[in-house]
Amino acid sequence: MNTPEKLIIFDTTLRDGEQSPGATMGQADKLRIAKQLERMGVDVIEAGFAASSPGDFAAIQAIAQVVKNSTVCSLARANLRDIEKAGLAIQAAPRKRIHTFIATSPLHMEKKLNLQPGQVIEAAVSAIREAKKYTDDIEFSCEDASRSEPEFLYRIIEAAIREGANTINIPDTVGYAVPSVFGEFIKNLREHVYNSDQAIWSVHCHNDLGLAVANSLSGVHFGGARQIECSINGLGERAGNCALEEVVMAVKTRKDFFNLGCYIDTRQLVPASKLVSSITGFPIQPNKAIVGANAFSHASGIHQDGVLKARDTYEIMTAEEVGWNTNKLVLGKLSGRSAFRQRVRELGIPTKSEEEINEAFARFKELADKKTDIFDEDIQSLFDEQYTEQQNIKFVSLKQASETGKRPYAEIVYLENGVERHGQAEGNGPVDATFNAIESCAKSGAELLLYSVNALTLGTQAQGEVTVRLSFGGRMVNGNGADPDILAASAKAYLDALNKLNVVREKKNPQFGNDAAAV
Ligand SMILES: CC(=O)SCCNC(=O)CCNC(=O)[C@H](O)C(C)(C)COP(=O)(O)OP(=O)(O)OC[C@H]1O[C@@H](n2cnc3c(N)ncnc32)[C@H](O)[C@@H]1OP(=O)(O)O
Ligand SMILES: CC(C)C(=O)C(=O)O
Ligand SMILES: [Mg+2]
Repeated sequence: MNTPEKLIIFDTTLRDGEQSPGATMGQADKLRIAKQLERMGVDVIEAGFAASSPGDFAAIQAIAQVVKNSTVCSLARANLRDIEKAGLAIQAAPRKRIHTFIATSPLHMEKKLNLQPGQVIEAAVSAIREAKKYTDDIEFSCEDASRSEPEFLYRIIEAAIREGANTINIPDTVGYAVPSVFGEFIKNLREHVYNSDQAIWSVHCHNDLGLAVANSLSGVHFGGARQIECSINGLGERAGNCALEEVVMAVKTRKDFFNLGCYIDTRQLVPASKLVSSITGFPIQPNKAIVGANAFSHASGIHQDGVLKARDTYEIMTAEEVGWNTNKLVLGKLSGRSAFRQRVRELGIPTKSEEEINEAFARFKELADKKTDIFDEDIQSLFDEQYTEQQNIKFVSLKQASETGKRPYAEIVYLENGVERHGQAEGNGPVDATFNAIESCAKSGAELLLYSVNALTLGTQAQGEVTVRLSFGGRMVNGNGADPDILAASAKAYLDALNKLNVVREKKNPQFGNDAAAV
């Protein structure tokens, strides 16, 4: 294999990413992201569009003052005012680039710019000439290149390189390209532009058809581009840009195929993704490649068994190398014995025999059929000695009153070792009132750690299942209760947890007071 050629990673989270509706970022946010991009080893950071607003100008300036190892770049239209703003904004950066662009497709030139092709070439050339007053690192983009006439592209790119552009970017501005054609398109341009070897070729693909990463990789592999423009989490105008984490990991994981040098510290990918997500408020879909919560999670038994035997059976890269702590085996209705046994071991649950595991596994499958989230405490409770024992606290009835403007009120009746107990209380909400009513006579001293509701069936008459997690004296238990009435389900879950904690029986102990509340 030849020595790999370098692939330049040009990040545009702060420019095209910000064009994503709702993703506006302030100066401090941009600075934090820029520092993370630098830490990650991104080659070029497109920090913004200096002429777009005084705030963006200031943000680019601030980034140019602190970023030392990455090139700091500003976008500019092909006009003198934009170029001047860009040049001034990036001035302080040790490595600086101006990225100027103009549309080259017949549609954009005629309908949007209202310019003749010759005028578009003139605008590009004079913008590049002006940009050279600020830096030698000049990128020129032919906006909407994938819908432009190749013959016109040859002319404008040749003129741009002659004038001093040293990066030529071919954007698929509207995400119209398909991978095999796009790769050929770039190759064809490089073959026809007589001075093509005086510039680095770049691709900038949008994700309107979900093909941004594929098109970028095709542009690199088949077309010979050596710069990819991309953004964290694929943020960008409309459906977004090529996702940085995906192209970087594709090139790294399939080095055998791409044979390119890409010097990103991939352990910084997940932290960068989380940072951008928290700043923009755009959640990351769980099944998002590389940085989604499920990207290294295995839920099905056959896969879990494979991963436990050898991780590479179902993992082509490791969770650790992209910045996760580890991979995950998620227990649920599709899990098998291997994963269950492994979790039992991890939880340090002392088990006597394979038979015991098998019995608990059967109970686990029943539970998983009803419950989406299986907590570690659920697994623990499958092994509780009292699991199969007769419950000594049993729900009898609940009366509950809620009215706008009044505090909710609840009355509970339950059996404790066959003795009827009655409790009543108000609460901040109906569930709070229900739990207070139970505690008014149980006086368990337990702390409520979690309350969650699941619908077991569909529709408004759904059976609701409630999970309540209580802790007392260093022990933590989950109680479950199901009922079409969500408040009754809540009461049952609470009483189930009290059963497991065994604290009510200890109530006779003076520390819990007397049974005054019980009738
Ligand atoms: C494909 C891309 O992602 S391109 C980048 C897109 N990003 C942005 O537009 C974000 C920042 N933009 C802005 O803040 C504003 O649009 C500004 C400040 C740049 C311009 O604002 P305005 O002067 O009010 O113009 P407006 O946005 O309405 O229209 C754009 C103008 O730029 C012209 N223009 C568009 N692209 C270019 C270009 N590459 N070179 C020169 N002129 C251009 C248009 O023809 C139009 O000119 P006209 O008003 O004479 O018809
Ligand atoms: C400015 C250019 C590179 C752009 O964002 C696009 O064409 O999508
Ligand atoms: Mg774009």
